[in-house]
Amino acid sequence: MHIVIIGVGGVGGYFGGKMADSGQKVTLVARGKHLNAIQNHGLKVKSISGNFITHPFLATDDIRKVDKADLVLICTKSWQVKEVATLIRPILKEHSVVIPLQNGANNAEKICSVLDKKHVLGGLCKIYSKIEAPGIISHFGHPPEVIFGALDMHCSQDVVERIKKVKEIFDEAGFKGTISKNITVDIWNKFMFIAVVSGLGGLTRATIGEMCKNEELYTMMEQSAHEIYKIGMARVVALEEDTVAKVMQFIRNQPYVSTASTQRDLMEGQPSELDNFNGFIVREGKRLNVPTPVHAFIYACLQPMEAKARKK
Ligand SMILES: NC(=O)C1=CN([C@@H]2O[C@H](COP(=O)(O)OP(=O)(O)OC[C@H]3O[C@@H](n4cnc5c(N)ncnc54)[C@H](OP(=O)(O)O)[C@@H]3O)[C@@H](O)[C@H]2O)C=CC1
Ligand SMILES: CC(C)(CO)C(=O)C(=O)O
Repeated sequence: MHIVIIGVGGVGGYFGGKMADSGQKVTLVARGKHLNAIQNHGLKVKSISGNFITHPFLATDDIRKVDKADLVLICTKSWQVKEVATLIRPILKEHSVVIPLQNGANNAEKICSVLDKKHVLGGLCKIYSKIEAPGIISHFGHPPEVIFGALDMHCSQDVVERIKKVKEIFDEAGFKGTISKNITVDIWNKFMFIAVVSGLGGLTRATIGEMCKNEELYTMMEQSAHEIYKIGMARVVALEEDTVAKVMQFIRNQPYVSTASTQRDLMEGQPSELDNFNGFIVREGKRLNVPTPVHAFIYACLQPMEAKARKK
């Protein structure tokens, strides 16, 4: 089994590192100083569930040096997914499986626009992690979990077997791998949470707890969740009727001081996933004729900052 991780950041570094550490043949596709550090000293993972250093089968920035893959995890940011999907085409075999782990509602769709959809599963992950320094990944919160599954609920037995095999690999690596009964719904549930807190958090500079405490901001979050719900329904995602209530409860239960990674990127003047979160909802609203005034306001307010971050 050859596993290829594209993007060795907080997400790819943790999950790829764990699989390499469990003895799997893992190739890490990274770049710059981070790649040099991994090549010279291995990948160091500092984790609340145990530190380790792992030496992958290969660490490279050159896809031409990568053996054909059985499993590819795409762990870049969501705006890089389409480009990466094109990049990995030469390393796919007949039965290779590709799983995107980004936040966002349409990552698998982007991959399917470039690759044969027979390869593509839906996926998401739960973890708090980041690159602490070149070659060093820090996992600082949440029991790590990858949730994944077939995009087509009536998939073939072959695909079911491949999904089971992937779960075995995740289990052996020592993190939770959950096979989803409806991965599109799971992706939209997480998307609703992350898109509600990220943009507004970036705009207000307030933590999730502070936004929940402020009545006006809480109402805005709730309205923005309803907008996402309506877009999801217009796209025929089988969201449950009480999705907004459940997501708002989940938001209220987050630690007071927490912020999402996209909010932190916005606040630090780094390129962020704004366009894939609020921007996506605004564009889908126009396409599907669903009003999205809250997302449109947040998106417009943050666009100048995002443009500056991307010019750097
Ligand atoms: N971190 C977290 O706690 C969580 C993050 N997520 C989601 O997961 C996704 C990834 O986040 P995260 O891991 O934090 O992001 P990071 O920025 O930490 O990692 C992404 C990495 O991918 C690299 N990369 C991008 N394109 C390529 C390429 N073509 N070849 C090689 N390397 C490449 C980037 O390198 P470079 O810097 O050079 O561009 C960067 O090191 C996001 O969608 C995020 O929202 C989901 C759950 C939790
Ligand atoms: C909130 C969190 C950490 C949950 O996994 C996340 O997805 C993010 O910050 O991007």
